[in-house]
Amino acid sequence: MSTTSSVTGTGGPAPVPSLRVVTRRIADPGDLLGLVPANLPATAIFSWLRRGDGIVGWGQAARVDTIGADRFAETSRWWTALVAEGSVDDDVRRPGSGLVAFGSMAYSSSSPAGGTLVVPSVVVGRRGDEAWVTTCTPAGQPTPSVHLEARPAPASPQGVSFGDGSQTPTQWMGAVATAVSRINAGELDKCVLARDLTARGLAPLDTRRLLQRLSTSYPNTWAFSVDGLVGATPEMLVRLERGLITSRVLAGTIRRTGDDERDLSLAAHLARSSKDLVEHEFAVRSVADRLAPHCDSINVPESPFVLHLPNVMHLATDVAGVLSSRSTSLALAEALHPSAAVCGTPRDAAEALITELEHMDRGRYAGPVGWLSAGGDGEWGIALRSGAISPEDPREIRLFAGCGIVAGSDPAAELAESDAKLVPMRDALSS
Ligand SMILES: C=C(O[C@@H]1C=C(C(=O)O)C=C[C@H]1O)C(=O)O
Repeated sequence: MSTTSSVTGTGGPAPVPSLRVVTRRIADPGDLLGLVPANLPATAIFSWLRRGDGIVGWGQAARVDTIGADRFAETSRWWTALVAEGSVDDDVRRPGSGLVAFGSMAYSSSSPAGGTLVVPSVVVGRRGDEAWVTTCTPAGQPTPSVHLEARPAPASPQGVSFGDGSQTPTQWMGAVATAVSRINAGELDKCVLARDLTARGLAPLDTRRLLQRLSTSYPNTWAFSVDGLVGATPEMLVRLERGLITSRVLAGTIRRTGDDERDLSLAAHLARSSKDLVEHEFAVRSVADRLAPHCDSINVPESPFVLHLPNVMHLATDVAGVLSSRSTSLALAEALHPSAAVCGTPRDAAEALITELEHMDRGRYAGPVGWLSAGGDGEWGIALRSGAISPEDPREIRLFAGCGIVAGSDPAAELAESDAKLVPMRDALSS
């Protein structure tokens, strides 16, 4: 049984169910993704995992759907009411135990994709050598006993074919060239342009298989699944844990060649490239400036490090701060979104150029995706290296990738960079 609420911005507060939440410690359950039951729709499978730690969930005990510019605020109000109504019995008291919800927010306030927050019926978590299971049931009903077992391996996708999305590669390079000329004309400093691809398998795509591939091949990323949006993001928009805020900012990218020695020299080149350092600085500033009002103190390293992923390398900066307000992780995500890593600088000019040149709705791509605890802690990544499984046809997924465009950008190089960023999802979709 589940309760669904919808907030359109016109009605009163959305109703909330009264939930009974029980968390119990369990013996090491093995691979968390291997516990997720088969034959669930993509919208009922939840994940936030890195190197085997994190939470996975399934089913739906409560859900809210919001839309428009108030999607964060409406979602927050619903969560506050749900937390107040619920009762929680948590033996474990670790990040991700007790009452938690998974969420994802559209990139744009004008997107029909809106925002969603879901409390799964079952959540299994691990942090180091501790593991737990949480059940969420309507108050008054008996707490179900959950039988956790390793499920048979999910089937690989079969016969996936790819097609152009909103623009052909040539059209998209034209958009990049236009963005460069606008930057050279002094209209703005940086603009992130994205493109999409469509992919279609012969049978419904199994989210569990996509997540397993992504988390095994990209251990430096967070493998996520929320409401049919699946991916492996290397970029942490904001984590809030007991008053400590952290954010991993990425901007400035180079493709890997597969030759380790050459990649090391490319990494050294990336760390000195003035084009990439300028692009990176815009992104770091946008995060630090927006976090500052929420922090007592903030630490911004002077220079970035190079984050190595199997497909690309990024300039990366870990920003940290001490929370000064009672803001939740979701409110901090709202304050930071969209950072210059996915939008540009200045924000308004970049936003206008994105609308003019991308010719698509980003949906939930490049929006915040993650989880939220009853106390407001949580982790929100930027939904990159991801795809949205079609709610109408579970054989279809729409993939996205984008690139930061600055004065020195070359359209063909940006197209190649966007292809490299599509590799994780393309590989996960191979048989
Ligand atoms: C927009 C994306 O990535 C962003 C853009 C980057 C860049 O242009 O260098 C690097 C990391 C991300 O912040 C994407 O992966 O789709």
